[in-house]
Amino acid sequence: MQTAPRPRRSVLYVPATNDKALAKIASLACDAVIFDLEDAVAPEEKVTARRSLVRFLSEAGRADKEFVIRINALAGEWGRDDLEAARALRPDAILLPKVDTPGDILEANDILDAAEVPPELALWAMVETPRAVLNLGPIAELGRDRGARLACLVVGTNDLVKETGISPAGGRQWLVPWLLQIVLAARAGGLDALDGVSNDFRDLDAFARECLQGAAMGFDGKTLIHPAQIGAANAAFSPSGDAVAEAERIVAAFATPENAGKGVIQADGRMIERLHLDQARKLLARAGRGQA
Ligand SMILES: CC(C)(COP(=O)(O)OP(=O)(O)OC[C@H]1O[C@@H](n2cnc3c(N)ncnc32)[C@H](O)[C@@H]1OP(=O)(O)O)[C@@H](O)C(=O)NCCC(=O)NCCSC(=O)C[C@H](O)C(=O)O
Ligand SMILES: [Mg+2]
Repeated sequence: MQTAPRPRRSVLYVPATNDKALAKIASLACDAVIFDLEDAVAPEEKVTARRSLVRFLSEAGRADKEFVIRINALAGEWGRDDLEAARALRPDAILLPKVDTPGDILEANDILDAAEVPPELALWAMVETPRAVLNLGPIAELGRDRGARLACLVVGTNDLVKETGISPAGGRQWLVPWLLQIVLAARAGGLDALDGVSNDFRDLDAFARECLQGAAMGFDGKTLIHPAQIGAANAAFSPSGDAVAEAERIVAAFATPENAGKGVIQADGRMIERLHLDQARKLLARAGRGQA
């Protein structure tokens, strides 16, 4: 039996410069934390932010969360030193910002390989530039199935809006085609996909709707900027009670002696194929029901 996939329903950005926010992490119910050295850190604070993060992560317990470090772009002034510091801290993943091409990911991949960093240290990639969206197919080819470290695509809606000039309002209708492309590419490459942030962290009703929209599009979870957003993300990206019950019915239906070995059966007037059995097992694994 396979182990259950690691949940990435709620993935919280924490600026590496914000000591109060760093201290709060241990008490939060998010699945993962992204320690940010990039957008949330002003240029004049980049070096002190890196030092603070090294200090914090050297002392902090890992608890039950996935730890990810977002470095600055390798092509810029701070990226190489960030990568060096980040790899020494042995996070679960390093998140690369402003990725344009597969080459941007391979560059980081090669540096880690050359330093003999174990392959368990994954790379995550921000999809937040027009070129990244256009290059999604080749980028998604860099997954672990193909010997590279890429494990997750993370949408950067703020930068996509900035770079394209589209409006983020109206239920994100202009973003939706690109969001779906990102999910599609992630699935093709066997990667996870995380939806972008919602800046309006006081409007939790709108946020809950956006989480449900992201879950309906097939994202594995949502990136967050504030602790108040964790609950809605965990709820939206967890399988519902109805979905779990339905999956259990499908598994039970295929397990009966009369259905053993059949490719297609019927239950309650609906056709069920073995592909639905696969889907049901995956959903139960995500729900922590031990099936995979
Ligand atoms: C947006 C914020 C600046 C608001 O912070 P603050 O004014 O402190 O909010 P509150 O007073 O409501 O905070 C209540 C308590 O919660 C703690 N807190 C706040 N935010 C976080 C956090 N992210 N992680 C952990 N803890 C947090 C406060 O310290 C308060 O604690 P206490 O007083 O002890 O109860 C702030 O939320 C913030 O900085 N958020 C993250 C911003 C960030 O990281 N931005 C970069 C990533 S978003 C992005 O750019 C994605 C992508 O690249 C794109 O292009 O879209
Ligand atoms: Mg960004």
